[in-house]
Amino acid sequence: MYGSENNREDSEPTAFRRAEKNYKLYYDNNNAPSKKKKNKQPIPVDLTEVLDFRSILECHHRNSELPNGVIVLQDKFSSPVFNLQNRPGFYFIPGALSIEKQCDLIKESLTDFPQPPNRTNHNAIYGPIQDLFVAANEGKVLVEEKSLVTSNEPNTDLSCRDGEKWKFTTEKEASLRKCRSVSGSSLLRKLRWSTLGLQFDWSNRNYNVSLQHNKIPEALCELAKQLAKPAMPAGVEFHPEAAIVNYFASGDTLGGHLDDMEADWSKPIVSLSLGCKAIFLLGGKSREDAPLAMFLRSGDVVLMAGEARECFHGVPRIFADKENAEIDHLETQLTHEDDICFLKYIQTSRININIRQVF
Ligand SMILES: O=C(O)CCC(=O)C(=O)O
Ligand SMILES: [Fe+2]
Repeated sequence: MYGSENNREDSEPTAFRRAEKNYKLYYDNNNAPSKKKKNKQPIPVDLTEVLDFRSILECHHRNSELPNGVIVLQDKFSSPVFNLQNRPGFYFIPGALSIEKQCDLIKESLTDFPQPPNRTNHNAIYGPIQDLFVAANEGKVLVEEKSLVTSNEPNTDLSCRDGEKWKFTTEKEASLRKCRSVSGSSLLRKLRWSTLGLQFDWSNRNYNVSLQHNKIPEALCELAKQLAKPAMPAGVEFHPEAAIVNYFASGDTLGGHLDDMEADWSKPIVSLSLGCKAIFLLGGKSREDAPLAMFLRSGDVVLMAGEARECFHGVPRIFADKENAEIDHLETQLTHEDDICFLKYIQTSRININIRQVF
């Protein structure tokens, strides 16, 4: 999973790599007087070849002809489900998640899902971090705890007490201590993934069943079971055992990869999109196969099962600008003062939750 193309791209980029480069965000700051980011302009990209399932859904509702190679799966689900003729096992359900569900999942992805024992990309450096989102919004700073000597506990190595070496504290407190520190807001910006259920071990590229974990939350489990139905044989239930939550900021990409660490590839990966619009590339079984590009918007759901599990895929682009993010419905919904922090985050971010049956 998430393998890169090593050094091959320098000599002979594959068709998949060429497409990634084609859609990736590049800035043109030749004309800018200063090299500051706000003066940089994104280089425009030709999006005419990008498959747009929102307009395909409109075609379907109008009873107009669908684009070549796109099939609608009849009567399998409450909303229309589309397949691609030349990619068996790939399912696209545009706007499958209600606005309320999208907001709930965005909130959970930022608060509950990254909580220990679930792990995040920050674990390797800082160990388990509690309440990252709250701390970031309160302007807290993460400090190395062994330097946090309080007047009550002189010379106590607190890091030994509970196995956590880093703790959030106020900016003022942090500035009084000569210790390593990092702001919560910077950690939130750099949050790239969290893992739910059975924990994926990125260094060994496998699930580590001996790592402490909680079951996938009931509501997410039920949702995944419902959404998986179009890709499941009648009467067979999908068993969600693990999920990866990906967090994308502007300019972030997910390189072409296969998800091949699950035992039974006939079972789908259920993949939910939240927040800013993205481009998804669906390749073939070889990186040399030219991938198909499609938009993923907040609320869209993709299923990959069977042969589609053998297809390279990735996300070369997210659109974090107001014009192209297409999150007006979230802006209308997240207006309560308690929701502003979530809105601020999602206005420039995308979250993907992908749910898997491991065994
Ligand atoms: O972000 C996406 O839509 C795809 C995520 C993905 O492919 C993965 O996590 O394996
Ligand atoms: Fe994937």
